[in-house]
Amino acid sequence: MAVPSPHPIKAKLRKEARAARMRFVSRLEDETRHALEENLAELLAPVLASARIIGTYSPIGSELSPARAIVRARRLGKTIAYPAFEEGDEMFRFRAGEPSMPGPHRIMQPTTDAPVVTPDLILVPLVACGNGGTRLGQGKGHYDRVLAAQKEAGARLIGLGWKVQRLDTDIPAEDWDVPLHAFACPRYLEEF
Ligand SMILES: Nc1nc2c(c(=O)[nH]1)N(C=O)[C@@H](CNc1ccc(C(=O)N[C@@H](CCC(=O)O)C(=O)O)cc1)CN2
Ligand SMILES: Nc1ncnc2c1ncn2[C@@H]1O[C@H](COP(=O)(O)OP(=O)(O)OP(=O)(O)O)[C@@H](O)[C@H]1O
Repeated sequence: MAVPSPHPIKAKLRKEARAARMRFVSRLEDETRHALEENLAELLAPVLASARIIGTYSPIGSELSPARAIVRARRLGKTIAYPAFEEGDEMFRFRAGEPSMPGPHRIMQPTTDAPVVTPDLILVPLVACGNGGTRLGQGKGHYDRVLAAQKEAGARLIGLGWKVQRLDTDIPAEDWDVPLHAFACPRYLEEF
């Protein structure tokens, strides 16, 4: 099978969006960053309260952290799951538990014996979100490979990012791109 070449517009947008996110976060005092993540937790509280199994992520670099929102959800007894890769895998599965072990890209994930679950709500990391909920990710297609089936199974997909990551443009969507139901940043939740 032919390997598709990277989409040139997406590649450019990804580079710019990563730089903008980095610039924004590098100017944030730790205290402000934590206050914004606490705002996000408050904003997401009703959404998480009505879910049963929540797919989330262990943040890296300048990504917005859902950790404060997740602490609250755990207190409510929700099942919390993270993307987990097995050795050499291009496709992750959501496994319930604490992210206690480093996976590829040194992202923390549950151990490979943790139960595989089907979340009814997924908090999705992103590099940028465009009009209509088109998501730009890390460019490896990891979430693309998983989200279609999860959406089909009934999951609500909420992309998380700082406000600068919400681009007021149409990001070109390819066949495998799965539109998000909503985008949330510390200040608002936008439904598509
Ligand atoms: N927190 C988090 N977990 C995630 C993802 C993600 O985007 N964020 N993924 C999304 O698919 C999957 C892992 N796939 C990844 C694929 C590529 C890179 C990557 O290229 N990372 C850059 C650093 C980018 C940054 O700091 O934001 C690198 O290694 O140089 C990271 C994760 C599943 N878990
Ligand atoms: N369902 C799929 N099955 C196999 N390969 C896929 C699938 N979806 C995407 N890919 C591959 O992943 C590559 C990257 O896709 P894309 O640029 O849309 O990634 P992304 O959405 O930015 O990244 P990610 O999902 O990792 O956060 C594509 O070139 C494609 O080859």
